[in-house]
Amino acid sequence: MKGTLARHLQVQMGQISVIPLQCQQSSSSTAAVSNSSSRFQNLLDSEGSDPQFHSSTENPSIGDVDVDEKDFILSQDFFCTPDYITPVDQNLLNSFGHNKENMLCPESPEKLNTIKTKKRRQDVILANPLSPTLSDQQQNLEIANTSGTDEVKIEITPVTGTQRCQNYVSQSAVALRCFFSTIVGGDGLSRYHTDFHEMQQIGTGNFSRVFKVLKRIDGCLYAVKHSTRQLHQDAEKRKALMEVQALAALGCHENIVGYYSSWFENEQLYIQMELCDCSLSINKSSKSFTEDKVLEVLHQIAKALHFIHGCGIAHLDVKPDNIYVKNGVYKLGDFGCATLLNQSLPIEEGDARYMPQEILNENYNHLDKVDIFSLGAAIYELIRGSPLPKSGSQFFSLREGKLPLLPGHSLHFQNILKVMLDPDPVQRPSAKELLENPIFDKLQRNLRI
Ligand SMILES: Nc1ncnc2c1ncn2[C@@H]1O[C@H](COP(=O)(O)OP(=O)(O)OP(=O)(O)O)[C@@H](O)[C@H]1O
Ligand SMILES: [Mg+2]
Repeated sequence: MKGTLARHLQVQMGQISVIPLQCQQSSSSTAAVSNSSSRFQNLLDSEGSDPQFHSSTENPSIGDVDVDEKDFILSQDFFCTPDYITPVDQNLLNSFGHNKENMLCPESPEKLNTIKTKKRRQDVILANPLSPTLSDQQQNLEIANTSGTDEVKIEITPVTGTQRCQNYVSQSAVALRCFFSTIVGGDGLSRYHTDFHEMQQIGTGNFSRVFKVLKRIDGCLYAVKHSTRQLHQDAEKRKALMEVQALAALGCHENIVGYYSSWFENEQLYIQMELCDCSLSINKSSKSFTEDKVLEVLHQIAKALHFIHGCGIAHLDVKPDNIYVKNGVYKLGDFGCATLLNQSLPIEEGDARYMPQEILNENYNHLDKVDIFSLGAAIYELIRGSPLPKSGSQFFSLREGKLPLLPGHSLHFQNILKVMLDPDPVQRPSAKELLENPIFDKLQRNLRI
């Protein structure tokens, strides 16, 4: 077994490129050059040199390290090398002027498990109580390895309060069972399949598929998105990397989907993210949202935009599909079109249904206001409960600022939508101005109660 394990680890480490913490920190800070736009550009340019995005090679000879098997597996420190945890210096765009005090950086779930995992053990295998994904109603994962196969059977059962307190220890068991099941029978050579157990597909986009996964080593649930196409050209890879680099640069914000890690595998980009419950996608059978509900969405996504714009970044694909919900909190996701506000990076606009006229005319002078228009269009779609048109007279009327009356909704609310959808970007409010609108006072009061 030891030989197998060592070989397996050698392969695995070869894929993830273990770089000592210090080394990675210094490379992050090297990337942190003074000029904000060149900082982002540097990140793009450094694709070939950034250890986070390396898929192999410059790896110390891991196979030579003589480590006791058990300690090896239980040692979170070893597995959760900087490659595995949220980047050490996520806030690469600090000089973009965003307010550090607003950041709610959660601690890495892996690190939190370390000590207790070593202290106790129990037979029932439960998921991590400190998982970023576990809520009050959430699940335990009972994992049984069917002998003779490498299949891991996962049953989801409700959690009681007492059970949740006892969950800690079992993580090593989750990790061990899942880990060995991969070594013993699985293909085991892909980082995705080695590190994660794929549970179900939870979304598809134009270019990607998204899966709910269990990370074997920490027993936490995550979402992993990967491109459906192989990205052969450097230019394609670079474009795909814009998404992860924007996420990494932004760091943590309650209303932005959390980012953990990313890597290339089989020329596809994999992105490990915080798992959310669902998106606000509107289809023909959707129910329209109440005004109170959309005001919550509007307020929370305006907070996300205020933060993003403060970092000098535009999202450019704000729409219900890209707004996720987790435990009642709305989060902006899918940074595939993110770019810099100062136009120093290529601009690829998002879904045309939510784009203002100026973008269709290739005028990119007010990219922050593009996001405001898209948010207005998204909110309008949620309130009317049916998909926005892709073309035709309704499509053009919306871009001319002609918003149909919304019976049953307050004039105050309709006026906000109207100004967000103003054809002149300068007339649209900034995210900050939106947040200061008295319409949100009621929400704030409810929050205080
Ligand atoms: N972190 C997540 N948690 C839960 N569901 C997610 C998560 N990320 C993505 N999804 C689901 O997967 C869908 C597709 O993801 P995403 O929008 O990122 O893919 P895409 O290929 O970039 O999409 P697009 O078609 O907008 O370009 C989302 O609409 C959402 O339903
Ligand atoms: Mg999307």
